[in-house]
Amino acid sequence: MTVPFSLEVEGLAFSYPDGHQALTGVDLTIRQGERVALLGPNGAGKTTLVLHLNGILGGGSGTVRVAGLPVAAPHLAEIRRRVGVVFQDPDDQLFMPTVREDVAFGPATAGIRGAALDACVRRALDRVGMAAFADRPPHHLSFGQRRRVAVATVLAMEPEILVLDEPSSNLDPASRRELADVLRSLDVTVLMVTHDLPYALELCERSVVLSGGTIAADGPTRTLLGDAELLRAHRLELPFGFDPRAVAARPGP
Ligand SMILES: Nc1ncnc2c1ncn2[C@@H]1O[C@H](COP(=O)(O)OP(=O)(O)OP(=O)(O)O)[C@@H](O)[C@H]1O
Repeated sequence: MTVPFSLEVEGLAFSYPDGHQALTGVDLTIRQGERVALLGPNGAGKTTLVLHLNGILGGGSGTVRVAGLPVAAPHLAEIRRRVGVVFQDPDDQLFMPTVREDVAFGPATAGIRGAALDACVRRALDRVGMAAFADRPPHHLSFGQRRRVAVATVLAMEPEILVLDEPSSNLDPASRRELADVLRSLDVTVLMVTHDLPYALELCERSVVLSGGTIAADGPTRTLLGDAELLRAHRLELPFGFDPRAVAARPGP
């Protein structure tokens, strides 16, 4: 059976109002349940692409579809429910007095009430291992805990696709691993923007390299990260001591 697409991007080109062309014809499809890393140097267009997935940016040429639905004016409310974006800074997403209220905010706005809302919040917090923190103020939590709660606020909306911007940044090694375990356990399509190549290798079977506003490579993460020439050409660097040939020989996540 063919797995349906979560995301279809076709010929997407976009220039900012100052004339800078940030995307120059991007074609990308992601199937339901895939975990894909979006890699690329600073200024490659990664954020610009992500902002097209839920219609924050638009007006260029080409098309974007989420679960078959065009990302366009009549569908934007539905699209924003289906595309959950976890920003790099959890404090951009947490603003209520308690963790519970932050996680409840999205579903409550979508009209879920009472026992159904409680169950939805509990499920989302359980999925990120933060149920015990439901009554705590988010600003009393550690950075890593706040990031997990930010993921829960998005999961509470039952998204079709979870988009994470630099999920491993500012996490200590244990929090980094715990978040990886959470992401691995989710039954949802994941697109992860990251400069952390070992994290991409650990979590994503497939990676896409965006460079100069266009897709420069798309394939198994271990193959791409094992290609020293590709890494050099697009300013991607593995940490010191990471052997690209050993990377290429590793089994997938
Ligand atoms: N509002 C804007 N107006 C004009 N140009 C912009 C704007 N936002 C981004 N750009 C430019 O578009 C290009 C792509 O930027 P984008 O933020 O999408 O890159 P990125 O791959 O996410 O980079 P980084 O890894 O540094 O976050 C860059 O050259 C950037 O300077």
